[in-house]
Amino acid sequence: MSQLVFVGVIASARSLKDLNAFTGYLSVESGVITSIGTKEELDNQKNKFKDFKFIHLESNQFLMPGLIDCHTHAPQFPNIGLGLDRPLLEWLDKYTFPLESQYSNIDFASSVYNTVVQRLLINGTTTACYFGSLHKEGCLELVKSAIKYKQRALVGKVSMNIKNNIGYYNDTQTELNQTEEFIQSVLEFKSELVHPIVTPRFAVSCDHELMCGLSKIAQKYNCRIQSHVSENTKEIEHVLKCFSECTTYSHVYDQCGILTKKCIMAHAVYLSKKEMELFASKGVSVAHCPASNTRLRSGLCPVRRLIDNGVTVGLGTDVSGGDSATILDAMRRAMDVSTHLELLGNEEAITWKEAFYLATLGGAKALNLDEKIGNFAVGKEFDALVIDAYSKNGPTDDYVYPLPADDEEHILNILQRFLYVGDDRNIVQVYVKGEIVKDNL
Ligand SMILES: O=c1[nH]c(=O)c2nc[nH]c2[nH]1
Ligand SMILES: [Zn+2]
Repeated sequence: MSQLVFVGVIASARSLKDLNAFTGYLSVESGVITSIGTKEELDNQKNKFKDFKFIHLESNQFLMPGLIDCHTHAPQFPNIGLGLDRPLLEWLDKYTFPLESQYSNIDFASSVYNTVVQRLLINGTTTACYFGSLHKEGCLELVKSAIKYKQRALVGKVSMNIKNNIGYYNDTQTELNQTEEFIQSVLEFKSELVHPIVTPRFAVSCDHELMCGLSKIAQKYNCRIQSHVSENTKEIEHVLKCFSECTTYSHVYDQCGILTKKCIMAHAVYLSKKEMELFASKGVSVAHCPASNTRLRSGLCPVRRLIDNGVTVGLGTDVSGGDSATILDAMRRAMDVSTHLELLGNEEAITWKEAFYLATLGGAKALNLDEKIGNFAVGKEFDALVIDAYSKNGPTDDYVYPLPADDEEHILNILQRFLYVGDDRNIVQVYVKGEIVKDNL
């Protein structure tokens, strides 16, 4: 595999409050970051890199870690933009379950999933945590697509055993067997990038026995587990009626052993302080999905409060409750929702630098992948984007670029331009583990 040295502006989060952006260099060998430093440090050891390919970034370009989507539904992409005038439970019955039930057709699954994975990579999503459908074989097509196009991915076969109008569910034992078979089949691929994740849809679709069984399977295979929690008030009411022994939604999952440090819960809009503390103490992460929370009129997730209570948070696009497949949009929507909460006097808005963190290192932590990815550090795998803040035909190419004051201000300018108004046209190269998966440079 090639040996690369990038020279130019490099931006990566050290923590929520610490965005490290500087002009310097970063070297990659066999997909792993081997050194990072200033231009002077590079000049002093030029000989060391004589066999490397140099990529000199232009003044409006910068290198950043790949974007991480902690929650999206791959089979729902054909429905993107449809039915968003309905609340969650109605939308699921009328739009989502009928579409997902079609993924028993392997050819359909394969063609949609190939498109989904490529679309996400073009938009800079180097890692995605996917919900599939109920179908084991269909979900294996998603695994194959991620492997084929070299995306880092967690793929879940959705589990449901509660009856619905269209018969989109299985009996408990079938679900448990198929989940285990799915995990074994994914492990047989021996992919370094793609792993299975146990996926009880949510407590409206799964009973206690199924959730306990799935949690045991996750433990047996040391797998991550994902679901939805407290997205919508009607959903919460329904869950608490079905599980009358529980005082909170989180308790429903906790009594099945689902809440562990390998658990990612989408939404968490209405968690009480006690539930947030429970999540923090158990190491449960939240995939914050502002687009679908707004589109389905579910609520305003208090992301600052989650963070302040010690919960690890990443971002999710949640297609097709969410209407956009890009994490750039999720960053903006997260800032918007948080700003609205600030305007209502509820919490301090997150900043664009914090949104950058949530989309990269925060996401990596949420998925328990931060030892490998999320930011630039020696020894981490190189999942990265080359951004051109003023790319030709991009959203800002017709604006007169103000003369940069100094290097520091210039760096902040190009980062902000991309975060606030950039799109896929600004993402000129995408790397996953050092391999190029998009190249418009
Ligand atoms: O936004 C959502 N999308 C879904 O597919 C889903 N299933 C349960 N809860 C859900 N929420
Ligand atoms: Zn979802």
